[in-house]
Amino acid sequence: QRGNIITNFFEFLRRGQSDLNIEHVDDGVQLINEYDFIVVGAGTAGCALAARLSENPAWKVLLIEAGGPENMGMDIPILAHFLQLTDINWNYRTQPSDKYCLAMNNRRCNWPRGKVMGGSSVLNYMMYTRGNRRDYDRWAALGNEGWSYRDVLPYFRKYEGSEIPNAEPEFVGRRGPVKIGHPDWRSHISEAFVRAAQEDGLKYRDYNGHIQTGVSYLQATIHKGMRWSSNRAYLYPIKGKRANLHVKKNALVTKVLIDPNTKTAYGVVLSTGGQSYQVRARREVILSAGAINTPQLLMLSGIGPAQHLRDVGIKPIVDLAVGYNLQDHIAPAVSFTTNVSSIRTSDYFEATNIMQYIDGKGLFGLPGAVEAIAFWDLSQPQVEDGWADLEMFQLAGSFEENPATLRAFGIQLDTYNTMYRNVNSDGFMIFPMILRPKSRGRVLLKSNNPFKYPLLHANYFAHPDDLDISVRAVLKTISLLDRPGFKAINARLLERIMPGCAKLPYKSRAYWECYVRHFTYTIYHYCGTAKMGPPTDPAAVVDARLRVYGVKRLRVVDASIMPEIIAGHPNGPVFMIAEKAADMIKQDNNYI
Ligand SMILES: Cc1cc2nc3c(=O)[nH]c(=O)nc-3n(C[C@H](O)[C@H](O)[C@H](O)COP(=O)(O)OP(=O)(O)OC[C@H]3O[C@@H](n4cnc5c(N)ncnc54)[C@H](O)[C@@H]3O)c2cc1C
Repeated sequence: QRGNIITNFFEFLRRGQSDLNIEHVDDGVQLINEYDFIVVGAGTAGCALAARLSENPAWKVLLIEAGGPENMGMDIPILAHFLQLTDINWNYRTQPSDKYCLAMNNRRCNWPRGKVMGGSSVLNYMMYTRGNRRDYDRWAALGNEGWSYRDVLPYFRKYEGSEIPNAEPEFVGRRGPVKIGHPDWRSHISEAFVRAAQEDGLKYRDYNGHIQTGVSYLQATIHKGMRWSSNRAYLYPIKGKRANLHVKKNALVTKVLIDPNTKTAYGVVLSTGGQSYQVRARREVILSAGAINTPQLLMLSGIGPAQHLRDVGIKPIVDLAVGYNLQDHIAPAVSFTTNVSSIRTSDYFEATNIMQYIDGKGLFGLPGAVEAIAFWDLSQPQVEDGWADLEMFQLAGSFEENPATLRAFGIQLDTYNTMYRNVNSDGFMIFPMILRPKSRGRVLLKSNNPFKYPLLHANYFAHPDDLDISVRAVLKTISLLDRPGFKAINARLLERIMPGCAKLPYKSRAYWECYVRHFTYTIYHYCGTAKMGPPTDPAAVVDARLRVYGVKRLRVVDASIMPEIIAGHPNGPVFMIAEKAADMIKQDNNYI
């Protein structure tokens, strides 16, 4: 036993060192003046795209990332919340509002984003979902040829390296670079949650198969207890092996170079180590900087709403609805107590847990304590194959036991203390996530200075249906307490009165409306800000081949292109977008 522990420990160290070596392969990269393709942003989409494009040895590809290398600490799934407190987070915040995030400091929602090799796939909670097949059929119905579920399914299967045992064979991908598995640690709470959801009428199923509505233990982008980021999935296997791929870290792209006469993109300006450089692209510039930075960069480069650009001193080149159509998922989390064990702060320091992790097993492999997930179609609960409008995911612990959440969400201290502290019982949480919101926000430039953060207007609840379904989602969550599965663990609502809602009758509809306006937790799925749509759509920024309207040799490939948010977590769908884009770019450049 002792021999095993020592061997595992050394193997763990060896792996860490080998990963570090891989990360530093590109440290001394000497940029050349011109590449075939420049990909801006090494996030979920950017790493996948750069890897696929550099498959053609004749193309020189440059991948530029504002952040630095990924490291071992970021691979530990249970620590997901803590990563937001480090410098791999861009640390965005929405503009103050009197309609949402009322329990957060200055009434602003924290909007974390990954600033590191792997982007937000390094900061995320690794929950793996494809969404509903109707999401993609809807994209196609909006006029985007080639984006129906039938069309995109091969791309999901291409990147998936799924290890989910009961995955539906006709849908799942087994041989792709992105590993997907179930965490191997489970609490009794998750068993109770899965059982209660089944007693409520859901089937236990692979929610990434033909039918989405159902309940399951979490599928996650992890392997042997380790985060499987886009960097690890796509770049680690080729690092140092492809002379035609250059990766430049710690470099901020400040502008896309566009010839104003021919309206052709021909390179980028990047800032690194206090210096500014121009790099040219012979074939294309591709923006994969994510749903906040991509619209910012487009606008800084003269592509966006003309009047807004003039207002901040930028000469417009093409007038497009960049920054509109911003969408996100929110979940007003609900807290419960139970008589079975949940995750405690002390577990993070427990020697057994540490030793198990070194062996690729145990509690530390649980992504941010999320264990199980369920999809409901509240509008037609009797239909087995629904288009989910509510997802619940269950956490094996409470915010009291995970103090990082106070800062990660930016919760006001008195509210945190009132709602979460001194519970004196094991606790767990359920996040009821609103899957198909109708409200739309906007990203605007604050100034023409690329180092200044853009203004983010989330506009949650701008559409009244979103408030309505949020309240119904909370009530549905609480209603599960009546199920025998939850009764068996003595699950009870943690009865605390939200400061700011105390004047309203407790648990009335008005109270819950007030509650969701206070605990407007983002689930970090910002998207839609460079909308894909047909030429007839005035809100469209890119066409169905992801080319920016009115500018040659410029594409957007990331979460910004989603015309409508998908009914799930978007990391997987962004991989799909990148895989499909890579094929389209290869076709358009005569490389099949
Ligand atoms: C905290 C958090 C938790 C999440 N949890 C989940 C989850 O559990 N499951 C799930 O499916 N999804 C989750 N998501 C969402 C998911 O990770 C994102 O939707 C996805 O990673 C977006 O991919 P992207 O390629 O569009 O952008 P990103 O992955 O954010 O990549 C953009 C990259 O571009 C870089 N960049 C930006 N601007 C510039 C510039 N000017 N110059 C150079 N580089 C630049 C950034 O640093 C970043 O690396 C989460 C996101 C966050 C932030």
